[in-house]
Amino acid sequence: MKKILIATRNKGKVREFRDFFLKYDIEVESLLDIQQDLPEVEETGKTFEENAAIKAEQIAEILKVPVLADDSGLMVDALNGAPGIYSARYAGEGKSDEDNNRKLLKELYQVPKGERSARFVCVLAIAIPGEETTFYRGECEGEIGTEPKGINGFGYDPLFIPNDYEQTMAELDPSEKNKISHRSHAIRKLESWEKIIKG
Ligand SMILES: O=c1nc[nH]c2c1ncn2[C@H]1C[C@H](O)[C@@H](COP(=O)(O)OP(=O)(O)OP(=O)(O)O)O1
Ligand SMILES: [Mg+2]
Repeated sequence: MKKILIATRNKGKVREFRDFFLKYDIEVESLLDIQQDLPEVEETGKTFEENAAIKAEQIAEILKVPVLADDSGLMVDALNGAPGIYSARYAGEGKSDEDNNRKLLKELYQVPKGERSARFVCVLAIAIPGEETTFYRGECEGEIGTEPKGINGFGYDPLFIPNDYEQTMAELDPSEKNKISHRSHAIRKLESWEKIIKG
């Protein structure tokens, strides 16, 4: 079976990549499947692109294979784009998705409905040893609800209501999320590309 390596330890992302590549009979491997000791990659970049490149290039260099990485996050207009690239560590290093959601609700406590617009952003980087890294960006517009709802997905999904929907991302069927999400928009930009598929 053909394979693709995704430089992530996020199980929610892995599930969504698996769903997408399944229809092409391509197996998705992540850092969670690699036995070899790999360094914890530090996301020191100032943009989604920089962080996606850091994640993809470090692993490609160590394993000498093509690698895909995903750097993503939530940008809230009333917070001038925060948490943005800091989405995963918004409530602090090592805190949970629930902690991050609680912090976001607290920050938006005084912001009324209609002024809670936000977008999810996903930047994919493809690093191939000896080649220049390439980038694909996808976005999904919506607004932040006033309480967490739903159990599907991960991260900020229980608080994010996509435009034209009444439910949060976490209330939508995963197949529905995968039609409209920032990640799916970015992935679709690489449908024509096959160089990083092994086998
Ligand atoms: O579809 C999504 N639905 C809800 N939340 C999401 C989504 N996509 C990204 N997010 C949030 C989760 C995390 O707070 C941050 C990603 O941070 P980001 O560094 O890219 O990922 P991560 O640290 O979880 O895993 P890794 O770096 O190993 O890929 O944005
Ligand atoms: Mg990360």
